[in-house]
Amino acid sequence: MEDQTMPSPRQQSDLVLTSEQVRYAEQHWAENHGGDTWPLMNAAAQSFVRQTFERVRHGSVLVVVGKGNNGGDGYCIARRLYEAGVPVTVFAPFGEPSPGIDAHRALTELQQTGLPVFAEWPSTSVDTVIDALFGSGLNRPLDPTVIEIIERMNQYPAEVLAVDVPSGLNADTGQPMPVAIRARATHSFIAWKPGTLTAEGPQCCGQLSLDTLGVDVDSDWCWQQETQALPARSGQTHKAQHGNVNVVGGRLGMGGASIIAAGSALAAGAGRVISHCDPAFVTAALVHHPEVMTQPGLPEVVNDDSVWLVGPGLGRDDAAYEQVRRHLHSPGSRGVLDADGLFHLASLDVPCTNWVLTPHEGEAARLLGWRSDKVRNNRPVAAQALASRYQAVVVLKGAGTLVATTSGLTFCHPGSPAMATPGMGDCLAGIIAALLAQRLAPKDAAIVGVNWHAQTGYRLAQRQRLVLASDIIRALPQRDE
Ligand SMILES: NC(=O)C1=CN([C@@H]2O[C@H](COP(=O)(O)OP(=O)(O)OC[C@H]3O[C@@H](n4cnc5c(N)ncnc54)[C@H](OP(=O)(O)O)[C@@H]3O)[C@@H](O)[C@H]2O)[C@@H](O)CC1
Ligand SMILES: [K+]
Repeated sequence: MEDQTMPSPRQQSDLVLTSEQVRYAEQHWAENHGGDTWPLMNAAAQSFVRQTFERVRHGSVLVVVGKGNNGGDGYCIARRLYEAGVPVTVFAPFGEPSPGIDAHRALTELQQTGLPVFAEWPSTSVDTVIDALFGSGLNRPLDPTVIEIIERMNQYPAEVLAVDVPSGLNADTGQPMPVAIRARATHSFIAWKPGTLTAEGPQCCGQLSLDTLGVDVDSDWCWQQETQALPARSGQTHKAQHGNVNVVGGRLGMGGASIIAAGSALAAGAGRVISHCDPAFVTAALVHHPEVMTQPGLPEVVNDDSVWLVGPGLGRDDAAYEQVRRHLHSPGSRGVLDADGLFHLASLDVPCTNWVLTPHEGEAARLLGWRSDKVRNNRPVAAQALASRYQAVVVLKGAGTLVATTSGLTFCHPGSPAMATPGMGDCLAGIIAALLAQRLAPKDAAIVGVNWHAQTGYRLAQRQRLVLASDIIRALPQRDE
């Protein structure tokens, strides 16, 4: 078996597949292995027990099983734990699986051990609950009876370990339908599922692990949490070698946005940061970051090697629109379009080939002409639709930020809920602009920037209740502990 901690020679452990693609991969595997998916279920159960045995071996376990093959995994896991001497209770609230599917065979094998399967909540107290109600086959919203079972499992005074996907979570979108298991840990099979990596997925999964079960998969989607491509600094260097970032914004009462963006661009290593803000904010900008240069007012759009960060606190008036229009029509211009820059982009039907767009869900909805909840419920699809429409690198912000290009999608570090504070987006935009200035390609700047920002916030959130953009700016230049 190929475990996440032991990368396979083909390095497929970072690949992400939708539930439909996983089904296809299973079938393809079966066609090449005697037409049978049963060995995969056995391998999945063996892998789950191996992954969790140290957690469960000293206590008692309740396995809650559904009628599909996720429940089948649950029956196999229960049998293996029982045979290993762990006290196990099995609860099947929806009855038996249909004859003919692997789950039915798993139930039959469990019954041969003599272990009973309960149709009502067992009264025994347990130390661990194993959630095998639904996996990648959840295909509609839950009805009230099922919601009650999931809520009861979440309220149980025992830690919950989820099989493949936390039950109730849409494996493709990361949306609870409308509730989902909050697991301490989730062990997935074959490939990462998009819904476990974005939206509410990371919060529901807890500690996430994967076993590919030796199934070959191929995907344009991947999961990367690395920041290894951060620009290195060598002995003979000069600030001019680290690029210029021009921050265009900080107008009409929104000075803070450009001060934060300029601060994070500096902290992320840009050689020079020039703030084109309203004259009223120059003093404040310099008090916060005396290293920043200021050129008050909206700049002339010049075609040099600079990176432009256009949007934080730019405003929505005609002058701001004209500024965005000129940047996007200027040949060879490059940079990051954020906040009000994205507002004006919606009225400009223009490709943004050398630009990184950084919308949150509301901005993405406006650019696509969708409702916000449609974006929230389809984050991977929305990110790719934007990348195609604007021929750009798109960073769709939110928990489990996505980086889309016209040819693929990357799932990034989920950060922390403690980072949901004002100015976080301005801070991220400044980091990405600084990485562009230091010669990272737009896609790499976006992925490395998102991961650096999220990991820094996550680290700070281990010791503070909230993480502010200013905290991130202070922490960026530090080495990881
Ligand atoms: N076979 C293999 O090779 C391998 C499979 N593997 C495992 O199989 C899992 C996928 O199995 P799966 O496709 O059977 O789907 P699963 O998640 O069990 O759910 C389907 C059941 O739920 C039901 N149902 C759906 N929505 C519902 C709702 N809202 N409310 C109520 N019911 C609802 C649906 O009912 P129906 O639509 O038929 O009415 C059906 O009974 C995968 O996650 C992994 O754990 C691994 O072992 C690796 C090898
Ligand atoms: K599950």
